[in-house]
Amino acid sequence: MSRTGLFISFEGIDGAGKSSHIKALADAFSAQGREVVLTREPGGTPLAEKLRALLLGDAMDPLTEALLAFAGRRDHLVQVIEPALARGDVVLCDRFTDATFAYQGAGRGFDRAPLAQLERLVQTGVAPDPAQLREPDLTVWFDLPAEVAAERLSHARLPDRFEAQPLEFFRRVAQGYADRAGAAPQRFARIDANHARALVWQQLEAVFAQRGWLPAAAGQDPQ
Ligand SMILES: Nc1ncnc2c1ncn2[C@@H]1O[C@H](COP(=O)(O)OP(=O)(O)O)[C@@H](O)[C@H]1O
Ligand SMILES: Cc1cn([C@H]2C[C@H](O)[C@@H](COP(=O)(O)OP(=O)(O)O)O2)c(=O)[nH]c1=O
Repeated sequence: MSRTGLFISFEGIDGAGKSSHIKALADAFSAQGREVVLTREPGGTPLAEKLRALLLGDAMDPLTEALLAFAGRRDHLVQVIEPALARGDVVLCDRFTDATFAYQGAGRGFDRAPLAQLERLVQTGVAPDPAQLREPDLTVWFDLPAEVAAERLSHARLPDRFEAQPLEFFRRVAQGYADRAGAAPQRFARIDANHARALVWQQLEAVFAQRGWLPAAAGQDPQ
């Protein structure tokens, strides 16, 4: 029986807890017999990973950031995401276009209208219907106050160019995500990430069970 592919993105400010849960969701889908493609942006293809290294490492203005993000995205869509969806796989993508609106748009203060034009240009002509704008079927948004994320990251990794930004930057990014979620409430599922891992995982299970994509108690608590 052929299955319909599923495209799911994960969003939130740095330190919101995405990475801690995506692998567990991949395992939960695999346990249901689904083929899972675990991928990320910026990145996801050899070319896009090179662009990621530039984006995270080199100083540049917001338009250049946005163009690099969308260039990598086009390659990622054409080389990885569309073929996986055509096979009926589950694509779990750590960040997608909402991150460009949140980081380059709200965070850097770059005008949203050209971002929307780039979104249309890059995300059409790839799906079986060339006019269709390819968007995630679901975007899981880990919502966490910027102060809490900063506190978590202070115990974690060495900051990259974005993670080194001040709190005020992340407050704007968080608002950028809230705006995107408000504009497409049917696509977004908000997770209150300001809880212990086990409670965050329970919320994720509920989101996926509601859609009939995973059984209510599937997967492993990553704790
Ligand atoms: N629910 C949680 N409570 C406390 N700390 C957490 C929680 N989830 C993740 N962390 C820790 O916070 C840091 C950032 O988590 P991570 O999953 O890397 O976030 P992201 O991928 O969203 O940037 C890591 O050190 C992680 O161990
Ligand atoms: C996808 C995307 C990410 N970013 C930023 C957000 C993050 O700070 C950074 C990389 O994201 P991420 O992979 O979540 O970082 P890490 O591996 O350190 O957890 O890139 C943008 O600025 N624009 C974009 O379009």
